Amino acid sequence: MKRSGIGSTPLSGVGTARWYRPSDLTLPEQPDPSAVDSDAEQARFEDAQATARQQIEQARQQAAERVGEDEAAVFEAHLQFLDDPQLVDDIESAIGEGTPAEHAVDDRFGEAIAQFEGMDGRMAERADDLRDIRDRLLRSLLAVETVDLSALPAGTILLAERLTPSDTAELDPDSVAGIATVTGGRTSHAAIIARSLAIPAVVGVGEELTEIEEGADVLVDGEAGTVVVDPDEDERAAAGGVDAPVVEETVSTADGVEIEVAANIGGEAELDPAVARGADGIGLFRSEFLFLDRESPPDEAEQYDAITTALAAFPDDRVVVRTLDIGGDKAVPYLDLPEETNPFLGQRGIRLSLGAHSDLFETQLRALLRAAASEHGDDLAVMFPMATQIEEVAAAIERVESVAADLDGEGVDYAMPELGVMIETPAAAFLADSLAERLDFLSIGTNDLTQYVMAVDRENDAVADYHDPLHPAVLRAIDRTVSAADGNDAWVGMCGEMAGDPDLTALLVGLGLDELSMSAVTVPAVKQQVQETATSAARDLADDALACETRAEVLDVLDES
Ligand SMILES: C=C(OP(=O)(O)O)C(=O)O
Repeated sequence: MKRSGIGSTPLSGVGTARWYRPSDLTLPEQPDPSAVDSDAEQARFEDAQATARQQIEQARQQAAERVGEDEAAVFEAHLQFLDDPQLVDDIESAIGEGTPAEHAVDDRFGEAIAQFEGMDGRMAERADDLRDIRDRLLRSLLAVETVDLSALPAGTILLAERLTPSDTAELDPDSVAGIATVTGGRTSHAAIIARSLAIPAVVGVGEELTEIEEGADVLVDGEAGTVVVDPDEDERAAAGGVDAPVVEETVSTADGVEIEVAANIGGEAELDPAVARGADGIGLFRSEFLFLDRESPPDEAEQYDAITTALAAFPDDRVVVRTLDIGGDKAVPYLDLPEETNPFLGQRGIRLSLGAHSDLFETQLRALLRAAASEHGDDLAVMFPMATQIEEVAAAIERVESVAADLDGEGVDYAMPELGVMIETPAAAFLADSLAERLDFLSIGTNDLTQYVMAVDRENDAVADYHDPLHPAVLRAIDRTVSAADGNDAWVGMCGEMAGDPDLTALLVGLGLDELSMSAVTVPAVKQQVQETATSAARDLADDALACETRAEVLDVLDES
């Protein structure tokens, strides 16, 4: 049985279906108190407490090893809440009066959570801790299995309603043979991370996916965008995957124009695959991924290590680090970002760095400027996300200069990296010439640029058809950006997912991009395309595409090329 979705990582894998259902904690209906065996419920509660205690202790140990004792301290607080005499008393009295253990836990924790939510600042954050402990107890009482995403058995095909970016970042590419999700688009961050980890993925399959049973034999074909249960030999053999020889050197077009083909990464785990696939450096280091899935932000030393590790992996190539781009679909619970109706249009990227989280921006800039003075730091470049105003970019440059002055005053070694900006909003594309005048480079983020030009949520598979960078409006925004860079002696790259589609390489070369940066998995195929492209023909192709008024016409132009 074959189901179709959106092919996201163009690789295929076969394995055993495993459902990830993180939050199915629906309570059974509450029986009459007279029908409840209070002693048995008390014993169930004590067992659940013991299990939770053991899990929290284990989480504490892991956090201490991975991120340090300070971050692990939060679990001490969890242990105290778990044994809080008032809370435990209340739960046990409710059980004694004939309330089943799960209802007693849910009710009493619910009250405590509501109390904390009504308080200010740090106290309100305690509500999250209580939710965490309540959910641990409920999972144990309801026998809801928790799946440890970082320790899945080899050959797992992970099925889920949706995955968050941090869920996906936890996956071990050596054990996960594929991912398929009910919702999600090709440029959602979970899909992007899966691609960076080279995990075959199909997203946006729809409700049909839920019919696949736990333990089924499943093929995920990320090239064709299909999920097949019990695939036969022919289906396995036909499953797609981008396949091209790895070329380590920088490649040139057939007529000698050099194009850098770099990789996008979110963290250290993606460096080796990027090197192995012959990437010419890093065109986008999504530094915000260093901030996800933890209890507090990484400090200057940890960020410095992450940046210098990336520089050392590519000692002769450029490494472009994007400053913190949180907000949108990248939630960071410990930062207490405001709840917003339209988070993609709200406090994101540079807006937060210059506003509510200027402290984090300063720490990050210190780490970056110091890394620029490190052994391989000459090729470090830094870019700002989500800019819409010249004032923002001017303010960001000022911050860089003031951090440099501070480091200077402290006698700390630093150097100035190249500075650039992401072109991912229509405002930035319209202002590209003014931006290029002030900066060393522009990097086009087509995932967001398409989202904002087309007024389409990149996460929403119901409108996924609108999210197509081949729409003439997006192509014209790209063209405008490239011309602005050329006219101002700045280099121009593209780090949105469009750059990684080998079928579009000739078009992008024709549009005049100097650099293309993508999930490492497609680097070899894009390099191959660059080598087979002649720039004169590519320019004609781009001119024809730019003359189109509809996406259908653009597709016809590409088909005919
Ligand atoms: C590269 C981009 O940034 P991100 O996908 O991380 O938002 C983009 O928007 O194209």
